[in-house]
Amino acid sequence: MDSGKSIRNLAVSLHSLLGLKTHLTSNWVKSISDIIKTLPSEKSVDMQPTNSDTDDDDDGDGDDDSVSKIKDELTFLTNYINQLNIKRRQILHEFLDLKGNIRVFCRIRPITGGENFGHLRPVVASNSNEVVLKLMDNKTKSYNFDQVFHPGSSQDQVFTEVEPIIKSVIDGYNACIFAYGQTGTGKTFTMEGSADTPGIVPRAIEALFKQAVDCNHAFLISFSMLEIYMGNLKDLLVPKPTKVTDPMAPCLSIQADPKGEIVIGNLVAIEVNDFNQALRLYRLGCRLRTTASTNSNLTSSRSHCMIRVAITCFDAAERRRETNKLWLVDLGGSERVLKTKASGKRLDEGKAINLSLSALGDVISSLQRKRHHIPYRNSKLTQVLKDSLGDDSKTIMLVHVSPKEEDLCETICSLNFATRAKSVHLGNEDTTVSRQISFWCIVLLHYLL
Ligand SMILES: Nc1ncnc2c1ncn2[C@@H]1O[C@H](COP(=O)(O)OP(=O)(O)OP(=O)(O)O)[C@@H](O)[C@H]1O
Repeated sequence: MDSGKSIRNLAVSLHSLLGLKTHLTSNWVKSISDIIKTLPSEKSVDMQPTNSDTDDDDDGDGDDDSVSKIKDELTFLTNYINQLNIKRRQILHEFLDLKGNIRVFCRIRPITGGENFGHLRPVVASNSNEVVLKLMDNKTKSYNFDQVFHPGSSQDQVFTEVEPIIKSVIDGYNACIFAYGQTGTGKTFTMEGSADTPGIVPRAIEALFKQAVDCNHAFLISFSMLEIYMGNLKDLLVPKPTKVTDPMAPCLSIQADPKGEIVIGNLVAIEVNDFNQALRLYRLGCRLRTTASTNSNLTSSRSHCMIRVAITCFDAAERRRETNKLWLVDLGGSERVLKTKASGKRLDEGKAINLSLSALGDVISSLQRKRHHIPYRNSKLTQVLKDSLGDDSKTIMLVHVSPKEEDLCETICSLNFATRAKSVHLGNEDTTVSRQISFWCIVLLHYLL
């Protein structure tokens, strides 16, 4: 057989496959590179005798072996590419679904130990998109969301629905995932989780690192964590001073850079090389969060906790930005001050949380109505999230509700808030960028299907 020609052709095939490398793993590329390294150079191939008269039988067998090895590898790679294409198609579908929209999920907290079942008229999730509230006189009220997680839903199920947004982050979009809801309804459980059942934050960071490796570009990832407590920003990676002589942490400030990207002055951003480094920082930050016991929750978060993962990539022209960010936000719980009977500091904290949540509602409502003026400036929360809530960003809101009848008023408020958010259309269809995206989506679909 003409082994020289075969080897040359294989090398060409391998090189052309490398042209598709954008979505291939680094292992894939490494194995390709290793194969190519083992190929004889074109010159040496040309010089090899091609007829069977050669008296060096060992060399011939060696070539045959390496050709069949490469063929096997090619078959494997072709199958692998096919699998990737299926995945890519799925992602594309989700991308189109996500494009220009805020997605709203609802999670219903399960009844936890010690709660009275007796006179419950529970909130019911009738299917995966609808929440039905049972009201007086056999009346019901239903709400539709992109996804509804009933009380038995696992952290895994929640994350599976959230995960596609991580791909958008790798593609260069700013993204924001936030947990909203009445105090004690499970926001921290969803975002942080526990050691056995990790929540969205650890899972999202892990997925981000994995996808960054898989997409075969060099990324620089940095981690920051802050809380907004009583209207002030506090860096959660800077320990509180314990002695009077300890230096005070510098104040954090919110500015916009010339491109309109939000910059938080003095916020510590630590470069992390792997998931475990990021997780250690996250745990450190969680310990510094302001929590307190309230009538509704033994460890109530008294602030908005915000995790920012910034991703920079210098060598990927197809990304939308060089640096973009993923915000993971555990909002403070909305509460009816009369009901919680909070007083003193707890009352002030509750009021500050309610004020900023209402500012968030106003921003969302203005986005929904496509107003020219969006009142981002009315709270620190909306100022910080300004470039991750508007056009050209991806948002997931997880609204949390209680299953208890006594919380029905708060549940209705939360579901109304979430319903308003659901109809926000964040994309501006007329922008050139949007048109280009649509064009490339069509081209890609054509290519993939
Ligand atoms: N899906 C769930 N499965 C099991 N336990 C849950 C779930 N959701 C919430 N819980 C439990 O309910 C309690 C209150 O939850 P959590 O502290 O997460 O509420 P929260 O909304 O963050 O409250 P706050 O706004 O006051 O901080 C916790 O003990 C938590 O473990």
